[in-house]
Amino acid sequence: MTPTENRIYLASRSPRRRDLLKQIGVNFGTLLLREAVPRVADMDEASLPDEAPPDYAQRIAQGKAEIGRARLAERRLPDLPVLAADTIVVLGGRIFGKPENSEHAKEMLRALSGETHQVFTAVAMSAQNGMRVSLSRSSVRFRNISEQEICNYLAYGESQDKAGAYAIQGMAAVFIAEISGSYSGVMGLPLFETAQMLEESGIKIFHRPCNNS
Ligand SMILES: Cc1cn([C@H]2C[C@H](O)[C@@H](COP(=O)(O)OP(=O)(O)OP(=O)(O)O)O2)c(=O)[nH]c1=O
Repeated sequence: MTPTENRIYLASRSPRRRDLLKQIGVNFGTLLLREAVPRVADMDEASLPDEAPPDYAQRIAQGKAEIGRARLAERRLPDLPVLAADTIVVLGGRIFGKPENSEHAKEMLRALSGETHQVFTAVAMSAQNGMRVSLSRSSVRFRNISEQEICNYLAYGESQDKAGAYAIQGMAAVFIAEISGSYSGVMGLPLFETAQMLEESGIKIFHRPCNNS
């Protein structure tokens, strides 16, 4: 099997990543990994000693892509490239992963209130010809958020399963005063970097014929 088939696998449970990949017309199948990659569970847990947050995100994304590719053989699936990603929110050197519960989500949102944080999304692709990894960096400025607003926001259930306990694509948009970087990257899959990676591997993004003769 070669990448010229223009098909890949996305190793992800995230519906956002599936939607984003669909947005750019990629032909893909979804691969659900049975076990989670070891990861930072909450904002008090550090990454590996001396590991910078962007390195951490890249390591985890590569781990997901690698595990995904190993699953292909086990499941007798075609050996197509496997794409995976990892998103982390970083404030003052602290990594905010997904909240464990609503109290944890509250703590994260309180910390993000009135501050500018970074969002790193690493995207990795494991294929026959090796591993590629790319990093998207964004800065996101939150306006001040009151305790009442945090409480109201949590009632929407949007915090669950989101790094930093918020979703830019949801109600949290009203808290975001400014973003620089990549909207799709903050949402979980940076489409510019992803498209570049796919094209470098010979996977075409634009496959509709056009008449510019
Ligand atoms: C900051 C932010 C994160 N997120 C999501 C994207 C990711 O799904 C999630 C971060 O968790 P991840 O651990 O990166 O991914 P995941 O466990 O959801 O999915 P996968 O199976 O691919 O490992 O947070 C948003 O949807 N919107 C946002 O604004």
